[in-house]
Amino acid sequence: MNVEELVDKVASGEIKLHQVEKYTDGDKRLATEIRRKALEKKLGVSLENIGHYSIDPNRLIGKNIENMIGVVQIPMGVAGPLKINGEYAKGEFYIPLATTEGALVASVNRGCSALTAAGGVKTTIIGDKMTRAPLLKCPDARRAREVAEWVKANIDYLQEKAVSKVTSHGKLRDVKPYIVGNNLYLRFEFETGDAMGMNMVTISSEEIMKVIEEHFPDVRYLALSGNLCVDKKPNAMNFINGRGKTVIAEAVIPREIVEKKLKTTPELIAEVNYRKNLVGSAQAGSYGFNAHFANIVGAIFLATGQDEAQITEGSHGITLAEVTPEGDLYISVTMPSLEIGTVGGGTRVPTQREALSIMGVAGGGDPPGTNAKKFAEIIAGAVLAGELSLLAAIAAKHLAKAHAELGR
Ligand SMILES: CC(C)(COP(=O)([O-])OP(=O)([O-])OC[C@H]1O[C@@H](n2cnc3c(N)ncnc32)[C@H](O)[C@@H]1OP(=O)([O-])[O-])[C@@H](O)C(=O)NCCC(=O)NCCSC(=O)C[C@@](C)(O)CC(=O)[O-]
Ligand SMILES: NC(=O)C1=CN([C@@H]2O[C@H](COP(=O)(O)OP(=O)(O)OC[C@H]3O[C@@H](n4cnc5c(N)ncnc54)[C@H](OP(=O)(O)O)[C@@H]3O)[C@@H](O)[C@H]2O)C=CC1
Repeated sequence: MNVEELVDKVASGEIKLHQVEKYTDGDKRLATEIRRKALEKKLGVSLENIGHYSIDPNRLIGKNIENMIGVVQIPMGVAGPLKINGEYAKGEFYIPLATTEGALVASVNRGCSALTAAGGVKTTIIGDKMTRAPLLKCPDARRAREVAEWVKANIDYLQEKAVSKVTSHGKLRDVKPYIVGNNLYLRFEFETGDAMGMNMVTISSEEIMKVIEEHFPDVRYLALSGNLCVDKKPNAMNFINGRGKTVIAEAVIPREIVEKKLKTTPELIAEVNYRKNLVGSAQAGSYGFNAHFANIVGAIFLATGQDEAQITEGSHGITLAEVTPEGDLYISVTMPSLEIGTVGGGTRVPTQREALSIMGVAGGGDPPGTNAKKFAEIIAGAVLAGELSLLAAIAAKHLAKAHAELGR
């Protein structure tokens, strides 16, 4: 069958969108073209721009995407340099940001400029785990408690008998059980090296379920995710207990820099932060006691191939600002759930991998896990830059003007 005939058959529905590869000898680039042309024909629209790309569908379909028709292009800017005095990220970094929100890159760039002039950002990782919480249906709550106690006492056994069979980098470290009636939720905590880890922990958890069902035949494993993981939903669990990397970035900015670069004062920034990010967010019942973590997390996630749905939890966290006894500004961001990786998932797409290479974090670290931690520190530093600049703009009443000038 020639290409025109294939396009016609896909447009008419005789061949389904996901069946096209069967007719192209496995050529996924050609299948992508055929699907797009069929859609253009059926809908009477032009998808010309979606059809321009350099990445190879043959490397993506089957790993990263199905029914591929092309690529969406999001402009990418860069902010920096940002000086980071971390435990993994040490030195000056440029941060790639993919966004269509005018003024965002300028804002992060201004924050980077002020923070670097002030000597840089100090970053500290206080937690590192990826979680999966399968749901088991037990005869009653007492049995659920027995199973939970057995699991807690057998972490090493489960690592050896189940987890090590399916991953070399994934390590089961702990479990937090939750019981509701006869339902048992086992929130497993894993180390996942440089991977964000969701495939790794999901595949591992299924193996663990097999072992538990063998030991407890009266207990039925019902769902691999019982929603206490918690993945891709706003929630108090991750806010309190952390998921992915839990990171803090902080800095002291001399008064002169606040006045010159940010056009305001430490007092006004601290007051706006208190009344807006803390009191305002409390009144709103928000998990984001911050101005716009999601802006920076989202733009970095899109640039670097992270799972965009996890921007949800990346938006959780607290910004603090206070005036030091010397009259300077102390500012920090605490990010409980930064679910990121430098291997696996979308990080292998060539454009996203190049974006990771801008920060020197593409691929696995030596030892494994160090690249992902370095990346987490850089993200937290960039988020601090964004918070600082936006808070300053709001304090100086420059927000509307900035967006009128750069965003319309
Ligand atoms: C726009 C600025 C930065 C101007 O700020 P400015 O101080 O008037 O700019 P400036 O010309 O004096 O330059 C100061 C620094 O800003 C940077 N800068 C300045 N212009 C550019 C540019 N074109 N491209 C790149 N960088 C730029 C640059 O770093 C420069 O320093 P230098 O490096 O030259 O020493 C400032 O007004 C600002 O940061 N505004 C805040 C904008 C912002 O943060 N927007 C985020 C989106 S808001 C939103 O989505 C969330 C929200 C608001 O709804 C959440 C909430 O409820 O709070
Ligand atoms: N399955 C699910 O329920 C969900 C899946 N996802 C998706 O999961 C994907 C991410 O899963 P994730 O597990 O991170 O990625 P992958 O499934 O790609 O797993 C990472 C792979 O990299 C290997 N690896 C090589 N070097 C390293 C290193 N230094 N550190 C860690 N691993 C290394 C691992 O080997 P080895 O395992 O042998 O150690 C493993 O095969 C994303 O596409 C995301 O969208 C998101 C949410 C839910």
